[in-house]
Amino acid sequence: MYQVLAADSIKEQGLQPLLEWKHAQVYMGGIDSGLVDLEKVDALLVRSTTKVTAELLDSMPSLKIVGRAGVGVDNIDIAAATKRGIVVVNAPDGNTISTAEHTFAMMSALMRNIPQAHSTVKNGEWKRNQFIGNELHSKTLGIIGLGRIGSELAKRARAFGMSVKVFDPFLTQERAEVLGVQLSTFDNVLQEADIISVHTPLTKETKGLLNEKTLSQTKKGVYLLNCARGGIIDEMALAHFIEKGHVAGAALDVFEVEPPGDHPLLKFDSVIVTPHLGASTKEAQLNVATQVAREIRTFFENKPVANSINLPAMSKEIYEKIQPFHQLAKEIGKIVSECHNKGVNELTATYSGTAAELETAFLTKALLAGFFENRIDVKVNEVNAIHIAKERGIMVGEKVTGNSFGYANTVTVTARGDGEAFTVRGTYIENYGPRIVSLDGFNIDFHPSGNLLYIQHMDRPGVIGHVGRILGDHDVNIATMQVGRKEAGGEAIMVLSFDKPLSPEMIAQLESLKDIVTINSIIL
Ligand SMILES: NC(=O)c1ccc[n+]([C@@H]2O[C@H](COP(=O)([O-])OP(=O)(O)OC[C@H]3O[C@@H](n4cnc5c(N)ncnc54)[C@H](O)[C@@H]3O)[C@@H](O)[C@H]2O)c1
Ligand SMILES: O=C(O)[C@H](O)COP(=O)(O)O
Repeated sequence: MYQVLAADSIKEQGLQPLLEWKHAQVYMGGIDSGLVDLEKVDALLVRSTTKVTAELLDSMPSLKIVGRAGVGVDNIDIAAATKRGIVVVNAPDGNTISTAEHTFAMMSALMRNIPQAHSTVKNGEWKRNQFIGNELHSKTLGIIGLGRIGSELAKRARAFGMSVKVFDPFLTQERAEVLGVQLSTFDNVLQEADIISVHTPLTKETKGLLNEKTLSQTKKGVYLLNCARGGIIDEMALAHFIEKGHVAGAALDVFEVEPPGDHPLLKFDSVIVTPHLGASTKEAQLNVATQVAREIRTFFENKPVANSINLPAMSKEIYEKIQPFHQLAKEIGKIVSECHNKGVNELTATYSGTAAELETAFLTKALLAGFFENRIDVKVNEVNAIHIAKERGIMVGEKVTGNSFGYANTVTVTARGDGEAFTVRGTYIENYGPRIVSLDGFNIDFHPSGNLLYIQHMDRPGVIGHVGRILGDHDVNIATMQVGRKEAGGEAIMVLSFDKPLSPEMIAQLESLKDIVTINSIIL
């Protein structure tokens, strides 16, 4: 039973996919609520309030997935989650419309002094001349960041007769034309816009994007909007530019620190604010909770998640194609690790045929997960595999070749270290399954599953018989057996499979046989 903690105020109705699932137990309450032992929590759901720090992650050793019921993941330490192999998913488009509508409402309210006028009427005043506003029509709206929310805002602004200038380094001219906006430089947006609205994520690049220097490039009398993330507009610089009358007003839904407390920006009449309400509609909250609950269930059902921040996103169709190779790569990784039980400082994966047409980076991560499984204590998966390899000084290489050795596809893994190399090659045969077709240069053919024994021995008469006799004496049934050799009388190998693993005593007895070089047990 998966233990799921839904912290922050997540809409219960949206959690239906988890609440109705017999394998999940959902607790709704804060991190400190004591409802559930944090050490046992498998999935954590948050909005922007809970700060998912490295320390919090460390206090949750069973945690496998963090779901953000919303867009921004700047409250989650993604690097720390990735290092721990914890998948992070979000609900990227469930609150787009609500946030675009809120931004538009803030813009209208700012231009017509609605909150200020509202307060005076409530106080018994009637100051019609004090609140002369500005039309939106014919004004230039500058949008910085034309993603989901920026695009929806642009559509609404155009419907109100505004012209829209946009800066987004990742936007194509084609998309700009479809949306009827002018793709501009950052400087041009600053210089030409009557109103500027930021809609980027908060990153190293966007923190303080509007600062003392860039604000000085804006038109005198400009209005600013931030319904994205506190910090994209430098708050102290904004206060300074309002103070000196350069910025006419600002509408803010977000702050660097929330709640902002006794903030200098709050003392200006021309600054209107809301307490991070962009996504706070019934519709958006139902959407994001449902999206993230579905993702968490999908993840626990071992199916591909669509909106992971630290895993490649994959459609169901692609997943179905890649899944058999994913399993094969993981098994090869384990076989390499067990058969070549030595120090490794380089792992190279080579793909051919239909395997080479897939997302090979994902397969390489799976092979690393298999390779590390029995080597280190940390749980390694596709999320943290590359990080762990780097940390352990293992160079990971990936190649594609046209040589499929007569198969429709191959996945070949070579481990190198201390002047030695060990190679395992496998293939996936449609309607038949995965096969290992080469092991340390020996041609062989076995199904990589169950309890296997890899025996290297000298190719002498009687060796196979002696092995069979010891196993027989212990009443062990050999399920399958494959042998391979390069030349008569030289080195040879045997791969045997059993219904249950052999005991260490049995393995020791086999190792003591004459002409046995090494024995490795592999459990797949
Ligand atoms: N106030 C709220 O309640 C609320 C609700 C939802 C989202 N948000 C925030 O709104 C922001 C946008 O969300 P979205 O769903 O539109 O995201 P998105 O990823 O769809 O769009 C972000 C856009 O910013 C662009 N961008 C990135 N770096 C840039 C840069 N340096 N300069 C210019 N453009 C840049 C990207 O190319 C992308 O087009 C996020 O910060 C999100 O957290 C706030
Ligand atoms: O990034 C987001 O999705 C918004 O900022 C919404 O945050 P919230 O879930 O805390 O309202």
